[in-house]
Amino acid sequence: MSPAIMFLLPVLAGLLSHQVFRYREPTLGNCLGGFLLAETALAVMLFGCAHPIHALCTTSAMYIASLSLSILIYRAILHPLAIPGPFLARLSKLWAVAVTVEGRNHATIAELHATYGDFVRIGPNEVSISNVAAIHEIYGPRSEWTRSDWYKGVPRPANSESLMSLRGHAEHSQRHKVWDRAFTTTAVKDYQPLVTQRVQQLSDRLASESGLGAVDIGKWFSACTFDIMGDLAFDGGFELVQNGDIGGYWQTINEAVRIGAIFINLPWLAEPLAWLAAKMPFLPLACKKAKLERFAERQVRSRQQKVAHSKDLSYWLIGEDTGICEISLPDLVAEAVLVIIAGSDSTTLASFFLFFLLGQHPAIVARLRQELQDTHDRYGQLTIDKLSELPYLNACINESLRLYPPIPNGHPRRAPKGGATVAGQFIPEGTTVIIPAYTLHRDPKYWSEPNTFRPERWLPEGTSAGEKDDFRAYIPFSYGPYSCIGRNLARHEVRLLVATIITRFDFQLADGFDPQTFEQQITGEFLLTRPVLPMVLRERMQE
Ligand code: HEM
Repeated sequence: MSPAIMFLLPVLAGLLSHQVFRYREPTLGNCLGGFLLAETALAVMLFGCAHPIHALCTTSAMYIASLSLSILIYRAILHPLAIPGPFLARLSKLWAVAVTVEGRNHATIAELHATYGDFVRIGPNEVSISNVAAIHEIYGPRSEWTRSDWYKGVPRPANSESLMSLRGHAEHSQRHKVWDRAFTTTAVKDYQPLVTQRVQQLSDRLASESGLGAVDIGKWFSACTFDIMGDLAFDGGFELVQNGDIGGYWQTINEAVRIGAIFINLPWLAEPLAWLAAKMPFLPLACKKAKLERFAERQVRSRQQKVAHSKDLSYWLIGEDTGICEISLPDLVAEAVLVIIAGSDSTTLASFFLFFLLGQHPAIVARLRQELQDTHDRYGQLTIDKLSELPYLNACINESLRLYPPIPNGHPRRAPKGGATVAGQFIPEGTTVIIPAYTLHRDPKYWSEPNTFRPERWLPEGTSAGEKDDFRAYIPFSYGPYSCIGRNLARHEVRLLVATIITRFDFQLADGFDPQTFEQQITGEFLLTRPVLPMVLRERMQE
């Protein structure tokens, strides 16, 4: 049999099998067709080749090449996803991996939408949508869309599930009920003394650091939010503001999140790698993962055995009020890891980018300070209740989360059986879709002066005639039953942190700081990253 025929027949078999049997990709048909042909060819070659190993290698190489070619032809020409996008993205997920590794994910997706419109094909089976009409359909309460395979890769110990890794509606909703108890208004209010104490500790630390020159405030904000989440999930344990990252847990968690970002594009790799880590615990990454899990398990066990100082988040997850724990130990460990991963850096970033913006807008700082001063004069101490009522403070936080949503690229969902039509576009079954918050929040269809920091847009005074801000296009915490369960706690933390720092310090961006260069340094993996933000802090005179 001629090599050209050997090569082309599996390609044709793959494409034909797709057309006849409607496989998602021609892989299976190609495998069958290719296997039969390869068997035949091998038999023929074994008689004609000098060495059987040579024959085997040649046949395998040809077969793999033909398999790849049939998949590429299918993806480029025959694929049912008729949505425009970069040609290379259509062919392979490696395009998205390269963009993620380069780190300009958030900006690249925004640029693609500016070029191609509301729907962009960003992978062989992946679509990004920047259209408000799609939000409810995909993420809303009765949506049939499910979480994509990426959620299998949410960092957690082997054989455990956390709220975020659960993908079935029923299992998620059952676990959600346990979590809900930890986020009632009363429960969140009970966290106030703990949060206040940690923010005070941060403020003292910044006071001592400020004597040494410009301070990288993001680093200290991050230490503080990790400490808060450690307190809530484990009844303490990190002490990063006080001691730094002695145990290396901070770094490990950050690495886990970075690696998770790559698995968004290659979810099928997550499970084999988790298996590999379990089987080969001596591998560097596996060591770190195991160390983090051991730490989490130790803390959860010790937390289970003592009566906490206050009703922390674990109090509700463990079921201390009823004496009935509905979550198994491995799952409790997974939930504790989730609290740290989901609740720390996201909240850091919300405060961090607000300070980046405030550093460039002294007039906004002055107005904010006045609002805080007036409230203090009227009510005394600034409690989380009082802060949550301050319109200008809330407007500044909303506006900062609009421009810099900590999770910039959305939450992948899989199209239901039979496909679905969203915002007028048919999306075939099994396609993965994201609605990227960073792009949507700056989409000129929905926002006037989309790239300008203008807190007033969130106040009645800012909505002048002719402006077109559409607040439905605001999803920093996602939307629907899988959206952020910790959003109220996050907002409380950010309000308290911002109010405390602004009241205690005068601050400005360090000499020579260039906002444009800073913007260029922000990368958008799963979370936005925070470049160094050097600020000069000076304690204000207390009246
Ligand atoms: C400004 C800070 C925060 C932002 C922007 C944020 C954003 C988000 C978003 C967008 C999601 C949906 C993710 C997805 O579906 O893939 C999410 C989920 C989640 N967040 Fe947050 N978050 C923040 C703070 C917090 C805090 C303080 C906690 C406290 C523990 C928390 C706990 C969670 C949990 C447990 C989930 C999973 C919810 C579920 O699967 O049903 N988050 N968050």
